[in-house]
Amino acid sequence: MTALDAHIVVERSGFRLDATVQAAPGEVVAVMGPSGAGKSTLLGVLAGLVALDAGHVRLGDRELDTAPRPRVRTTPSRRGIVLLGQEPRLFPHLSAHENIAFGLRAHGATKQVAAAEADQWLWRVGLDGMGSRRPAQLSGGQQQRVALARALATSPDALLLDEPLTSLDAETAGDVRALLHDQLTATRSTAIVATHDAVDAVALASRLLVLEEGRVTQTGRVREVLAEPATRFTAAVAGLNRVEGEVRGGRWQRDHVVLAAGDAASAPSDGTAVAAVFRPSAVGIDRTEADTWTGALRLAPSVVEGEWLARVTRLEQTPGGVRVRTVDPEVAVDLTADRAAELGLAPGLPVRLRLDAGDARFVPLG
Ligand SMILES: Nc1ncnc2c1ncn2[C@@H]1O[C@H](COP(=O)(O)OP(=O)(O)OP(=O)(O)O)[C@@H](O)[C@H]1O
Repeated sequence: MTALDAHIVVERSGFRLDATVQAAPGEVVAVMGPSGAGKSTLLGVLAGLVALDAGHVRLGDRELDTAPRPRVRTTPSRRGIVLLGQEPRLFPHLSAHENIAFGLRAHGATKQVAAAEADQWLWRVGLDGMGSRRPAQLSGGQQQRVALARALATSPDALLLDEPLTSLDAETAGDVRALLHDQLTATRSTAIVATHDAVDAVALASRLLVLEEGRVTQTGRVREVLAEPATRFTAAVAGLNRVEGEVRGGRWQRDHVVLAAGDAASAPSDGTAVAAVFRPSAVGIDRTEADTWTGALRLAPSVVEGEWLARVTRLEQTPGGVRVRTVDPEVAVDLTADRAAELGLAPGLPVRLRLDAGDARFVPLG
């Protein structure tokens, strides 16, 4: 497998993508970002479907694209890169077996070799005995397995996956994710996976690149990025709260919220911008007297360490109970359903939140 190295600049009216993406041989890199961040554009450039305005795409020792000068552009079929999207895009008139064999034949395999390898791949993706079915006779998950087999069978130098599990139900997505993991590992594929789901990043990738508004806002090992999110988007992906504040008097502070932060107190000097990062389940919540609520936000009568007033904006069901969302600072609080019922929480109600500084990590803002 080959290393990928790209600096991608694409200019559109109202949007500019300027991102560097690299993957070592056999490495799987996840790309996450909000809708419209440029993930599909980035994969499109790598696949040769979207033209570079500036930068380069290198795969191993081959320069696939450069721009603006010299302008080099390698057509999709000659890049050694395969793109697998949300939809399997199989040939509807060919059987599963023929779909896989077609790709092999296109890469120069003889009819016999292609047929034998397609059999092998059907077995590898758990579709033994289903080779004669056409796509319409297969479930969405089975079609995606065929598409994966077709993509990997030709041993591409790099594989691009654009939200490959999005159109599948949760259970099927879990099965296909496990298969993807096994096959990416077995084939030592260099792969870039664009996904909305942190589970994909954790399960499939060793590195995570976060793309926001066309720019890379964070990159690093998946667990490290999720543990120390640099932006609100990444914190939300990691299921964490992230509240930006600053160090004052050796303590982390944001308006009326004060935390005696071990790290913040020892390291940065006053005025340093630091984000407090904490789990929704670490936050305590209580109803508060309405008369301490002025309609303004968080008008705490006095500064109480680790406590603040907030207002409920939304309640969401979670597998473990209820997630309460508050405003300014925006915080998510997880609690059990019976505790939520006992508190009688509803949107608009003022609440008192509590956080032990020991439950927060303090991440200096870059
Ligand atoms: N063919 C196109 N022509 C012009 N603008 C486009 C085109 N395709 C996408 N865009 C714009 O480029 C930006 C990036 O889009 P892109 O599809 O790459 O984002 P994304 O991160 O993949 O989003 P999503 O997660 O919703 O798929 C958006 O502002 C989008 O509106």
